[in-house]
Amino acid sequence: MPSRTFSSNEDPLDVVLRPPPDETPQARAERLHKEAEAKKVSDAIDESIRQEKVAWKKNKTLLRLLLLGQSESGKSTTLKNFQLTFAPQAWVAERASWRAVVQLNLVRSINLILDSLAQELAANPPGRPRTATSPFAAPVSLPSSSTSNTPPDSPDSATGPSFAGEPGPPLALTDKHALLRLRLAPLRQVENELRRLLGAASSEAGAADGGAMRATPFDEPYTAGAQAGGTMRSRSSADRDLCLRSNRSWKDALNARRVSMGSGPGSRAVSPGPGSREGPERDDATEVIAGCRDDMRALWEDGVVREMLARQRMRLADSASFFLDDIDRIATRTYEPSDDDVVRARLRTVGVQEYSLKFESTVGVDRSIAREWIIYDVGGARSARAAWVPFFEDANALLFLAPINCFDESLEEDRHVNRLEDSFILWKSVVGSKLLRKCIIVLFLNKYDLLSKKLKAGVAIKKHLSSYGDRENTAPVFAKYLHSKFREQHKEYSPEPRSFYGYVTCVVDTKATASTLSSVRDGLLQQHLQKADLVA
Ligand SMILES: Nc1nc2c(ncn2[C@@H]2O[C@H](COP(=O)(O)OP(=O)(O)OP(=O)(O)O)[C@@H](O)[C@H]2O)c(=O)[nH]1
Ligand SMILES: [Mg+2]
Repeated sequence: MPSRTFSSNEDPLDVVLRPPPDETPQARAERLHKEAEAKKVSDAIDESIRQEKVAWKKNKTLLRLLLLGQSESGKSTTLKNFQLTFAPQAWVAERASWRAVVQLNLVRSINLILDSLAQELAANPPGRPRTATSPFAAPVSLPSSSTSNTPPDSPDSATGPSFAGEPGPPLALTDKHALLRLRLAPLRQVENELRRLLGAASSEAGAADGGAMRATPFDEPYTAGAQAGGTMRSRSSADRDLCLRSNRSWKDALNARRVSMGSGPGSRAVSPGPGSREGPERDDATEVIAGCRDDMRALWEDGVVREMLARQRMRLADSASFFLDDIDRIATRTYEPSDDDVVRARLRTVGVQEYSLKFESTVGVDRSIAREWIIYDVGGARSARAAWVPFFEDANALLFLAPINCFDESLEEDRHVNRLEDSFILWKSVVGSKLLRKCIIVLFLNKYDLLSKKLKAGVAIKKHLSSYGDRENTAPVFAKYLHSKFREQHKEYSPEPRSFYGYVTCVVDTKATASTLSSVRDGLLQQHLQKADLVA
């Protein structure tokens, strides 16, 4: 084979690759075609590398956080704390739009009490000789705290004699109660009006969660729940909650209505929308609520009504007493929601809601990675859990909320299942999920304040959780006990070793939660970055 000779000023590579001098036109065409094909492949590889780099860069700056946990564990309340802590300007701009939601929370609670009163009045009309035919006539002492929104917790009242339907002396209802019921009747219309105003975004719980029940997001549809030990508190009203259909829809509905009504003199505008600089505007609902203020207060503070609620074991929403105790402040024509009002306002989440959290201040944090997080807030009812799975793949971090006050309560969607047991089952499936194996997981053992209140009222943990044994019946000891149980499961079921971050929280305490969230944020970012460096 003849060897080529190189002159000193020739590029050797060029010489090698140069087409042979005797190349035929056909050979040339074939060579060019091959070269073009090779270039196409090379360009495709370059493009894919470029796209991967872009995606990775994006991923690095965007942390996707999932909020998981059973219904009423405090996920949406935690999300509000994220917004209040890290995006305070956006929070203030939106705060006023919550007025109708707070009003609806208040009116809804009053109407639920009126429902119970109507039932009781029908069974035992005032003026008639007292009989023990009341459906809820069981002898029960009143709660010592006027702010309690749960039935009286005399030691072990949950398993004691105070069940609805047992005979007992009838309640001392008078004409005053019948009159209060009549005078507060317009609040039905107000509730409907507020629901309409919120774009029909609020609806009865249960109706919205019509899917198949799954104990965990990975399960087959759920059939029967295990009966936990002890008698559990049941929810007397499965439809006491209000549903949030989408993260923006009710806010958009408020704004649209406001715009369509104009703001000129004589217009019947509703509460100001996000960003409004005007004061609260007058509307029919607000007028009626303000007009009913004294009667609402009289109803809520009435001793016989409190006794009735206790006998019926009626459990209002956790935030109900917060609003009912503040009727004088909320039921006014000039009412504007406070930060606490917004944090406490209850709207049950339906489906999976995506929020973009833009950090307004990134002091002390690497600016390139902390500007925006995507937070997914999910509906926690069993029927809603299958909808979580598609969001697992992209999630970098997960905040799991387990309410620790509910060791003696049953699930609203299945009264045979203890709520704490449900949280454990869910936790186990989440930490053991292969899909979530790369996720950083943070646990909030939430509702510490309600746990404390319940234990102080004398409810015995071991009656409902025999494994607790003779440990102290106090909130700090029980919280520590649960912390270690959740940690053990985390260690045992995680597909690969990972750190455990567990906090005992009360997410309606915005100040304490702000500092917890700051350390959660720092921890998450640090972990996220470490992973990024490993992959880069
Ligand atoms: N007292 C007290 N109430 C709390 C706490 N956390 C949440 N709540 C209240 O519990 C209720 C339920 O909280 P949410 O944040 O709406 O619960 P969720 O997990 O989003 O529930 P779903 O949307 O149904 O899945 C609300 O009325 C909150 O104000 C807490 O730590 N203490
Ligand atoms: Mg929610």
